[in-house]
Amino acid sequence: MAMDEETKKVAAPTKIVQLKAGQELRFENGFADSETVTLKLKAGHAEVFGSELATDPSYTFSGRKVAVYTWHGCSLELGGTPTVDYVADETPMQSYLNVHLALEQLRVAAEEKGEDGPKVMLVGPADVGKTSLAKILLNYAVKQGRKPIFVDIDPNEGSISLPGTLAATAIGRPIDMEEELSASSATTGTSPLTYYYGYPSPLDKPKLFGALVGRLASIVDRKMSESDVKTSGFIMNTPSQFVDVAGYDILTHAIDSFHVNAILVIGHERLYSELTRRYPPADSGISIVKLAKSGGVVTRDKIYRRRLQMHKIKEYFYGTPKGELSPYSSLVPFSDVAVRRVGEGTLAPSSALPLGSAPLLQETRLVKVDPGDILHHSILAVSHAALPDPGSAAAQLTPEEESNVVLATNVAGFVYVSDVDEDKKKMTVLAPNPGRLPRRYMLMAAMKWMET
Ligand SMILES: Nc1ncnc2c1ncn2[C@@H]1O[C@H](COP(=O)(O)OP(=O)(O)OP(=O)(O)O)[C@@H](O)[C@H]1O
Repeated sequence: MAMDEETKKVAAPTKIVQLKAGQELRFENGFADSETVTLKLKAGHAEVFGSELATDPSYTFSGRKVAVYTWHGCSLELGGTPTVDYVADETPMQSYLNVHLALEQLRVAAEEKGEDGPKVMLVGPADVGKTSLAKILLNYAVKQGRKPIFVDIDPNEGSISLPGTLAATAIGRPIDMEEELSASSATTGTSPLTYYYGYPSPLDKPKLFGALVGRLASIVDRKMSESDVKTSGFIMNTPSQFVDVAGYDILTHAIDSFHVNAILVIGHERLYSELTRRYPPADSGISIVKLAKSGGVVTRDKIYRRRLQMHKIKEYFYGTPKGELSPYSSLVPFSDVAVRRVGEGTLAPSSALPLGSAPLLQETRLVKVDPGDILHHSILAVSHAALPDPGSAAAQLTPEEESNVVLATNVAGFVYVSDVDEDKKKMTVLAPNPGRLPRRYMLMAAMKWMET
């Protein structure tokens, strides 16, 4: 069997691709080992979403849709059998570079005046290349010696942390083109500031989403006072639902909370015109720029997105091919954990509401989850909020007060419930770090994960 694998590896076809200045090689591949694609730069210069390739090392890609761009021409060796690969002449890279140069001017001005650097938000519908442009702008800024903060408030992908989260992290070195922003801090060496939302779309629980955006914004604001990131500013990726009419209020709430001063609208005329009307550049101090979508951006269906989410979770516990991890398994008595469910609450009694108004779900109220089979295959976010000692004043918190404390606290990490023994009242929990589970609140999401 091992021999077969070896033979397959040796036999993987390779081809040389010559790119002229301004051209882009685009390829896609599946997640299976047999679908792995390798890439080598043989001559010239090339980059993957702003990360430069070194000459000769072989880069490996799995389950990806990739663009390899060259400003001056290059020769590449592509190995394996991608599902799609072609060379494109037309790309929006020049306009993306212009945006970077404009942001760099703002950073220089911020340095001179001792002010904050540009606070940039990317908005646009699904699959227009928001995350890819965010990576390009972050990588270009890093190349200039900057340390921008990457703020990701798109809970669908959770590119910095796990799906269902809102997170921020300072980017001090180019984003690894193979591992990207791996969720595992053990491989990236950084631990992002993460808030747990638990749903894929901001429209699932808009009130809770808004509250978490406000919380993250205040922490990012504080972080911006640190000298190494201050003038670099931040680049924020946003959920595609921000372009929906229903998402408009949460979009403007995010713009206001983060004091955004540059908005890049990708591939959406209506939103561009609405935003320029709402935030006239002369009065608001916000620059709004319209950008074209790259023809290379690939539409990802539900199945692929789900695969991506599962892949992200697996990576958190098992690491990546470049930095493998062995998760630690432990047996935890039900009595040691306090699990809460995010964003679900009791209906406010109609008697407590003004006449004629419909009862609303209290989205920002946590509910208690009794440990048991319901937790099997769940990912639990371990909050930094410690469980109060029984008998202490904090133990007397009302459910509302408890919700306020726990939801306003960021999460330390995640565990996976791999087994539940109802009879012994114990569960088996997988964690990326050794040691006893701390006495903290745990937040459960609707999403389940099966180890494969
Ligand atoms: N020029 C390109 N060539 C090939 N693939 C690309 C290119 N630009 C982006 N992609 C791929 O297209 C997919 C969608 O891009 P991206 O994630 O940047 O879009 P998005 O607007 O952030 O999507 P969403 O908001 O729905 O998460 C990704 O898999 C990305 O790697």
